[in-house]
Amino acid sequence: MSDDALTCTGLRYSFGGTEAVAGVDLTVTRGEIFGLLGPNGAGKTTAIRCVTTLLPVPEGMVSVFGHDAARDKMRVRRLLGYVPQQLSADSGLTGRENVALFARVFDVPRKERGERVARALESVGLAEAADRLAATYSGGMVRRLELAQALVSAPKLLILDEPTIGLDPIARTGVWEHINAVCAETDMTVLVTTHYMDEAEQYCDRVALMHKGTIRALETPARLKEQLGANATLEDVFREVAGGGLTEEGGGFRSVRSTRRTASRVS
Ligand SMILES: Nc1ncnc2c1ncn2[C@@H]1O[C@H](COP(=O)(O)OP(=O)(O)OP(=O)(O)O)[C@@H](O)[C@H]1O
Repeated sequence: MSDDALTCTGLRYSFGGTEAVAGVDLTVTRGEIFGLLGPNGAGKTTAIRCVTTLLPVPEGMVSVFGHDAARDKMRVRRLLGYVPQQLSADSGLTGRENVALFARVFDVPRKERGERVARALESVGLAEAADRLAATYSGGMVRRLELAQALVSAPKLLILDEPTIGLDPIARTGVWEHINAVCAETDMTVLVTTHYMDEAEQYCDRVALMHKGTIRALETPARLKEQLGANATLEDVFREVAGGGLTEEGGGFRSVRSTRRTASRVS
C-alpha cells in the first residue's frame, strides 16, 4: 500500500458558477493527523466530499492509498471512515444499535460484529452508556458515538468534518483524546476540518490553511508560527496568508446555516 494516505492533485469542483475548490494540491502522509482549516465557505467540505467519493472528481485527481477515487470508488470507500458535519446518529436507537447499523452497512463480517461494535464503543468511552437511547446522550457523547460508527469498519483513513463544533471545551477535549488514543493503537490516518485554531495547534501534526478554494499554506503548526515571528498564533498566520476578508466574505447563508444547525443540535 502507498505510503501516502491521500493525495489531491489540481482538484477542482464547482457548483454552477461557484468554484468551491479551485485547484487543491495536498498530500497526507500515512499515520498523521492532518488538519484542513478555513473559514465558512473556504471549500473544505466540498474537497472532503470529493475524497469520500460522495461528489465526483470533475477535474484533477484524488488518490487514497494509491487508489484513484474517480476510477476505483468502491476500493476507496472501503478504506475510509467518515463523520460528516451533519449529525448522523439516530436518537431513537441505543448507542450499540447505532454502531451495529454501521457495522452492517459496512459489511463487517457477521461473526465479528458483536465484538467489533463493543470495541468501537469502548474506544470512545461509551461502553457503559452503550444500551441507553442516543436521545439521552450529551452533545459530546453523540459526537463520540459518531466516531464509533466510523471506527467500526476499522478505516485506514478517518475523515472528520468539524467533529467538535458546538461542544464545550471539556467535551471537545474528550473527543480529541479518544481520536488520539485510537491513532496511537492503530496506524490510522486522520483528516479533520475545524474552525478551532487552538485544536489544530494542539492535535494536528500538519495543517493546511484553505481560503476561497485554494490552500494558502501547508506546514506543521509550529513551523507556520515560527515563520511569522515571535508570539504569532495560528490565527495570525491565517490572517496573513488569507490577506483579509476572513470574516465578511466566503460561506454565505447555506454554509452558516448548516454549521449552526449541527452546533445547536449537539449543545
Ligand atoms: N450544494 C451546494 N450548492 C451550491 N453551492 C454550494 C453547495 N455546497 C457548497 N457550496 C458553496 O461552495 C463554497 C464552499 O463551501 P464548503 O461547504 O465546501 O465550505 P467549507 O469550508 O466547508 O465551509 P464550512 O466551514 O461552513 O463548512 C461556498 O461558497 C458554498 O456556498
